[in-house]
Amino acid sequence: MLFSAKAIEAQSNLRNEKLAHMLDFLNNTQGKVVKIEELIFTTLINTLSNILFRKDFLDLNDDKTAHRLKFGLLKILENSVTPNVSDFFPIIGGLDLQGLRKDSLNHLDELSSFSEAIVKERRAQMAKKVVVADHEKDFLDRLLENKFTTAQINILVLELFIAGTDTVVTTIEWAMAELLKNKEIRCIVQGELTRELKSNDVKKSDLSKLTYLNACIKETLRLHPVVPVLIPRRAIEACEILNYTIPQNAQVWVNVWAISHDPKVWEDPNTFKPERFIGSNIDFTGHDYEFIPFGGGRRMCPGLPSGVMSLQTMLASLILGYDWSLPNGEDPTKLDMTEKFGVTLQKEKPLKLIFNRRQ
Ligand code: HEM
Repeated sequence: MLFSAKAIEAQSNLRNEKLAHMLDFLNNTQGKVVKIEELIFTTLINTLSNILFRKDFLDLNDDKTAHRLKFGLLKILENSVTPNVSDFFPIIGGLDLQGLRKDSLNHLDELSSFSEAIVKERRAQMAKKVVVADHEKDFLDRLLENKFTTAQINILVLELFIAGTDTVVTTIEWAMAELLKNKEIRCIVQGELTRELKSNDVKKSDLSKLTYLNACIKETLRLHPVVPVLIPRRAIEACEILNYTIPQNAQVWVNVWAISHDPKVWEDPNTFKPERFIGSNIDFTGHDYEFIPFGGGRRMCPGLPSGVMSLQTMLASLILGYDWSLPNGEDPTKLDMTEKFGVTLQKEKPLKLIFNRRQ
């Protein structure tokens, strides 16, 4: 219901509406410094919160709340992968010696405060048998009809917010940083967008025509794979791979970052070269194992179509509509591209830009 082609189609008006809010906000902040991660994060959270609850959770003018929510989501994610002594000594499992559970529950409480009142109100409406037309029902209506508890709804929203925001935000930040650093490549994308799009309004039907933009997105996901190591797998039986024996029950970690920087597979692997994807059939759908930024197999990212559409529409609108510059006249060719490794591959120094509308 959230990820099917039909659902993505049905969500397109909502996406366009939230994108338009973001562009309006940028038009009113001309000349001011904008922190990209907060701009994109707020837009994505509001897109998701409208799909789920028909309501904006954040305000583009309130960067403090956006920052708090983003920080809370990241902390929960980090806590979930921090080695926990209780996993090695189950007998002390109840003690939460590192305080990881307590910290995560505090952040979850804060996140739940955004949705709790809506869930309560909607339950009350259902109890009063208020009729909502089928086509107006949102995801929450469906969850309540299927008897989901409030705790289950909170966890589901949390998972979607964690998986569906930071991944897209970080990829857009890396793509913009690369395009800022590589002016010629940015000019080629601008040329393609000007040629292929009839107006500044980016339509879903235009997206497949944007060959060079799509190559830039792939190259960003190759050079800066936002999930550098996939969700760990367990070998359900012993097997041999390339003369290595993987014992039964071994945990298997797939290092996407190393695969997509492998000089045996990628020529000049550390350079941003979208051309390598032009005329190539390599795609990120999980079948080309040298390029798996969305993972592969049964646990592959279910949000791929939605994530890719957000990357395409947001980047196209920002590239076509605005000239970008760094604060204090900094030289874009010297932009710091240091990567910060964690569960996601962040840009160590967040990207801040000044936007000026292109004529
Ligand atoms: C640039 C965008 C994105 C990238 C690069 C990305 C990447 C990934 C990766 C690598 C995984 C792990 C797959 C594996 O281990 O095989 C994953 C899992 C997941 N992603 Fe995404 N993702 C993106 C956007 C999204 C969006 C927009 C959503 C939802 C709205 C989403 C929802 C999920 C969920 C729910 C999982 C967990 C699936 C499971 O546990 O089985 N992702 N993603």
